Amino acid sequence: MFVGREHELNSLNQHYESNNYECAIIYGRRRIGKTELISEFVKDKPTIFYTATQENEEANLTRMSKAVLCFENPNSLGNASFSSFNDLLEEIGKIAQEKRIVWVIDEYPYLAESYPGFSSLLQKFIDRNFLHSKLFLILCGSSMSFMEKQVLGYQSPLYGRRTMQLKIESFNFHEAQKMLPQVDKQAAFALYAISGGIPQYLSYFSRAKSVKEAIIDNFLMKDGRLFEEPNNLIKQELRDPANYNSIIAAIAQGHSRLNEIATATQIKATSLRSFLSNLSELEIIDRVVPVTEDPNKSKKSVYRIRDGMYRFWYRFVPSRLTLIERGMVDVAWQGIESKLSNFLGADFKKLSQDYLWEHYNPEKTPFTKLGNWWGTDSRTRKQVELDVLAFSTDDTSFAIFGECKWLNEPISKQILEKLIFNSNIFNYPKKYYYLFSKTGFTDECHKLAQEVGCQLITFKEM
Ligand SMILES: Nc1ncnc2c1ncn2[C@@H]1O[C@H](COP(=O)(O)OP(=O)(O)OP(=O)(O)O)[C@@H](O)[C@H]1O
Repeated sequence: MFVGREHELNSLNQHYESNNYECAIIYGRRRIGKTELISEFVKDKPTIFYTATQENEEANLTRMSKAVLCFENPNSLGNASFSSFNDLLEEIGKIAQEKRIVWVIDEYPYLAESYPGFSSLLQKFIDRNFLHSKLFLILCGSSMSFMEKQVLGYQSPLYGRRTMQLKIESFNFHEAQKMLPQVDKQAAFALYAISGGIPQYLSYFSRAKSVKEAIIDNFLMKDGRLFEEPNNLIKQELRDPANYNSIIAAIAQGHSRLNEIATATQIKATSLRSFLSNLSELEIIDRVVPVTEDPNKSKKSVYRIRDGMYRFWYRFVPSRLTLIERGMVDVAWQGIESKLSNFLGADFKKLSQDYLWEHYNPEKTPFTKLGNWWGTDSRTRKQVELDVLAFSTDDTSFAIFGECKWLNEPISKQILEKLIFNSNIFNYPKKYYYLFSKTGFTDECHKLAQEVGCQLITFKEM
């Protein structure tokens, strides 16, 4: 069953209807669903679909020729091939003069690697020939830095030749839930968090009857499909996997500041910055600052693991490797179960923030910034953290304060009192309060919430 991607499909279809030259650049993390989206888009359209491989130029030319020749004559079986990419592009041009066709090159970075002149050749054909044809070209790739710099970037021969670009993002919770109809909402949330919303990982979980079964089968068995996944992805995307591995492991263990990561990994701060920047580009980690600060100037930045699958893996798998090697999966599972609630706290915070964006009311609460905040309360000199702080950047009249708890007991009124106390660090004349809870709220909390106008939201409503 194909899930979501309505916006992307609408956008692709609108461009398709132009009947003119179009070039869509589609990119995003591995396993995010790029090919699936393209297949859904082209399923009722005349298409030449080519997936490049990490082979040499010759092999890519032969296989791409086959794709073109099969499109022209589906019964052609022979070994015929174009003698050059130039001839092949001429042929595509001829076909596209006559009729609307989609030409997909999936894994484009592999082709550009095997034949570095391809982008320039393609640019020449676009300018001279394809621009006046009915060609709908799709270039797709998962190497984010390659697609962003070498295809979309200013220095690329293809710069300015695209008519649309789509960066494919992970699923939100509601989309993920559609892939997990066999489990209840709480279990679906846990699996969503662990998958990072990545469709392929969700598909691995889609037959599991419980969170335990999904985790054991995929992460805690030597032949589990996610047991080696982070290592494989890092090896594919980055040179020097050992250093990257140590950095992610250090962040997973709670070392979040630059100097803490440097100490934990013994990597010099100067090299560390470049490693961290590469991991941020791949969206494996995030550099975050309190929502009130300018990210370019703030000295309070911390690093967090952004990708849910990596966060889960580095938190729970390395410390259990011996047990996994010995096949002691039940023992390996023990300890994860009791820590899972705590692990899901960060994801519940994100879900609560998404809830506020989804229920954004421009008349009542026109906030433009929303995020976490941390800092020192000058009244008590204590460190304070706010799960949610939202405000408008061009208006100082109000702010929204929120606290999120993924706990098995109802939230007590003390949590709301603390939130109100902490909100007084800030001088907004009007303050709105939100509490988000996995299981609900005590009667006393309900009473106080009514008095101060605090919205109480339980997970089942989200
Ligand atoms: N929209 C979707 N609805 C349902 N399942 C999906 C969707 N997108 C992806 N999937 C699942 O995720 C798997 C991986 O998707 P896909 O191959 O399209 O990813 P990709 O981004 O092209 O990956 P890679 O870069 O690793 O080649 C699919 O085989 C399918 O099981």
